Amino acid sequence: MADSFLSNSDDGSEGSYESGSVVSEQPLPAIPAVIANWWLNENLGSGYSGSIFKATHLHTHQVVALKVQYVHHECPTNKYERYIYPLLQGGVGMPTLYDANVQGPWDFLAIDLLGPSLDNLYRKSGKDTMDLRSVCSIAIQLIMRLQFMHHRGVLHRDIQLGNCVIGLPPNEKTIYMIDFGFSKRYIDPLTGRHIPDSKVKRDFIGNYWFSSVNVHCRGKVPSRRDDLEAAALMLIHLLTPRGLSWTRNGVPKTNEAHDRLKAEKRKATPESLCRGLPSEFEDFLVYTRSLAFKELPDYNTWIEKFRDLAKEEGFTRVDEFIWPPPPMPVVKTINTPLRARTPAVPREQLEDILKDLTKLRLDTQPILGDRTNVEAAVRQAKADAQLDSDKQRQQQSTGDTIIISSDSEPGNPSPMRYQAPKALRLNRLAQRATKATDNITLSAIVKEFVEILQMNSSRTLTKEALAFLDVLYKQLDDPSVFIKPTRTSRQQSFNEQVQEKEPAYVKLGVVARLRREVGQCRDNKALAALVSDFAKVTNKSTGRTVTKDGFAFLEGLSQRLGVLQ
Ligand SMILES: Nc1ncnc2c1ncn2[C@@H]1O[C@H](COP(=O)(O)OP(=O)(O)OP(=O)(O)O)[C@@H](O)[C@H]1O
Repeated sequence: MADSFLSNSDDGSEGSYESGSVVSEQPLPAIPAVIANWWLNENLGSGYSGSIFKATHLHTHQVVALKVQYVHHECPTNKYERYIYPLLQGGVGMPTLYDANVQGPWDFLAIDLLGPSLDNLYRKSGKDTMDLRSVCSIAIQLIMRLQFMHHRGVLHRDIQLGNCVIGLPPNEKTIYMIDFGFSKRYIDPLTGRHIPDSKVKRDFIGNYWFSSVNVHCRGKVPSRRDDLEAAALMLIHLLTPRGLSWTRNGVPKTNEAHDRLKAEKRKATPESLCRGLPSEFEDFLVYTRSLAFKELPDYNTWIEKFRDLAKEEGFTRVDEFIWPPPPMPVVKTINTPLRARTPAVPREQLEDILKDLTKLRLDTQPILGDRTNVEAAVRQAKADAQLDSDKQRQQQSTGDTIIISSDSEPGNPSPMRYQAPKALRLNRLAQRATKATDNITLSAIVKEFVEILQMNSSRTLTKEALAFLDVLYKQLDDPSVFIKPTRTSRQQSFNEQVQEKEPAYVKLGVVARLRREVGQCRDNKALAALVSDFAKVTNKSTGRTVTKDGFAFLEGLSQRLGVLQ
């Protein structure tokens, strides 16, 4: 609770605190060597209202963590934790409570002895961001812990790195939640109902860094959504060099500094916070903020999304938090694609790709509709086509399934089949689009484009997908002109000059319009204009995610092409 802010009035039920905003410096009695049957060993950490010791039972020699607090402390969190722990017993990553009592002026809780906190590990690593594998593991485990706590009717209300600790061997791959001093039941045990929302602005309870905007900046009543939003902010913090901007000046010491921090937190959009991160993090934050006060979050979907992200990055056993993080996976075969990085390819294709790369003209990329490079492009395309057919023969490639022999499975003489990675399929599709001579073929190609985009959970418009749209645009705009697929980087072609991202609502509005208009188009030229708008607006949005409307537009495009012959 080191960075937590204590409210000076809660709602009067358990988990509430009565304390002035200025902390009085009371001289505390010295903590004795023995409390009840516990012999106190070294101090493991001290918080605002107490200290944690490693402690040994005088008779059984059981070793625990003893959370000791002065009974008259103005913020008597042990008193509240004592009611919360029993509700959480038996859950993975929930510390077991062995003893809880008051002896003389000491209120103590004996719980599982655990390892260092994530804050501790992160600081000690000396790095300015945490690696993606670890963050995915934290995401998965933290969402699971919150799912469990919420299922038991309890909100944590103080999610932060210092309150997530790893277990001691053999449980060092499990993240445990600690510090339930601010926790609260959100299900009334008598009525079984969710606590009510309130329009009255409440004093803030939680921590400065990760408490949700609604709770921290707007004084709203915390509910499940706010625990999840705090989790999302914590994950984004870990992936942001030097952390979230409002955490960089330390704990605010004055009301003005606290107001500035809140203003900064409030105005930071998910887009601006997640620039450059895998889109799952922005989507998760947006999702947590879209939840209604009493809404049950869809924990499982988000656990799966972070698992998928990790898988796409080539990380294995990602449900386990492994520290220090294992080395980055080495790309050996096409079944370990690295998301948003170089698409993984079989070794035998690497050489060709590198050769192609040397031919890339990075200085002056042709823009949409630019036909000045036609002659050179014709020559290049013929050479490419020849190379491609040679390659296909060599690889025994069947459609998009490449057969490669497996030497890792000696008992299995048949070749292993892998689905070609997204990038490769998109490049091939672009080539087929260049050769299409009628709308029926283009319609089938667009349909396949949608299928490829939906191959995995990442619905991003990659540079290969943009290159495909570039070809499609040219085909539709003027099929009489020879088309050479341009290698389209995300910043170029459709979007040459524009680097600024646009707010999400702009994208949503444009794509919804495209979706409506596609069925009305009377010719290919009109369709070309819509394809260009679609590519531009998606390319300009953070995450470049193809939305539901986007898929509906593409499906509509495929249907319209089938009709316009
Ligand atoms: N069970 C435990 N085993 C090992 N170390 C622990 C355990 N619980 C807490 N610690 C260490 O002590 C630190 C403080 O613990 P905790 O967050 O529970 O208390 P606090 O918030 O500082 O106290 P308070 O609630 O009184 O303000 C943790 O960050 C962690 O490093």
